[in-house]
Amino acid sequence: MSDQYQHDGPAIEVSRTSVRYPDGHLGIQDISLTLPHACVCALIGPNGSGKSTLCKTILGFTRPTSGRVQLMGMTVRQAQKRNLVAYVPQAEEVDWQFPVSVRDVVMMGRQGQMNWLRIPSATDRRHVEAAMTRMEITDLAHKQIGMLSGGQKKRVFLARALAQGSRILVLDEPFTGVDAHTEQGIMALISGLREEGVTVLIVTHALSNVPQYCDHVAMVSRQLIAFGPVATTFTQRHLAATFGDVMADTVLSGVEADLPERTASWSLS
Ligand SMILES: Nc1ncnc2c1ncn2[C@@H]1O[C@H](COP(=O)(O)OP(=O)(O)OP(=O)(O)O)[C@@H](O)[C@H]1O
Repeated sequence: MSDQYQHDGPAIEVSRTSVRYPDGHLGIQDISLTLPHACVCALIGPNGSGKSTLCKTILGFTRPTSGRVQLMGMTVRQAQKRNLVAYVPQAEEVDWQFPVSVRDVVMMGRQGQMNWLRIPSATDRRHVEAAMTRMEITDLAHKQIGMLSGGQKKRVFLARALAQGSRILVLDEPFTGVDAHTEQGIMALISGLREEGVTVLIVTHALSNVPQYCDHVAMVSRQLIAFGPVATTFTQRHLAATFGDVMADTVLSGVEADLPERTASWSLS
């Protein structure tokens, strides 16, 4: 971990946060949730339910209209300055024609830690090589990013986030367009990061495997429908309240892990 900042409180604290876009659209409404350190939380909800808006607010790309976000006890801006938060965007958000190599993209993860001349140090290079090795993309290092497959692109942006060495990682739909091998690899990576103390927030539409690799889940539909440990929150009742009965049954029939009793979430809001 590049930043040794220690903080005993929550990793992510969203308090009564709403976002209304300039055109009047409501992105999210009055959302509160608290994620501890070393936690993996899925953020799920239907299309247009506010998942990306919530992530972008946590990342500081979108300002809340009301409420407050704190990352490791700091404002989002302070946390960004200390490189505490990294982001892996959806593929559509990236300009793949931009003429940069895979290694250049991974090196971008180190920018916040470079000196003002932006010349990579030996430490920066070491982090970049380690991240590329971990994501198995070393042999692609010189390729232009636009020439990669969907799964390879995903690995490059995961490597960029790893090189950053942040304590909080936000992944927007990491499983879209990847094959089963890469999907398993990403799940293993997420588990490894949790063991290293990283808090991971994952927007995903791949609902059935949420219990496999997440310990928490947040369900949104503009407002927070349910939030808490997967064991007590990923239930028919909450899934139905978020996606409807039919979808909830479909999801649960696809879940191979044993589900506990369908009990209420401890922090249903
Ligand atoms: N820049 C914007 N300007 C205006 N409205 C926006 C903007 N971005 C998102 N919205 C609106 O905010 C609401 C939430 O959108 P958001 O993208 O956060 O949903 P989402 O859950 O991430 O959707 P999806 O699963 O389709 O990616 C939607 O009604 C959307 O139309």
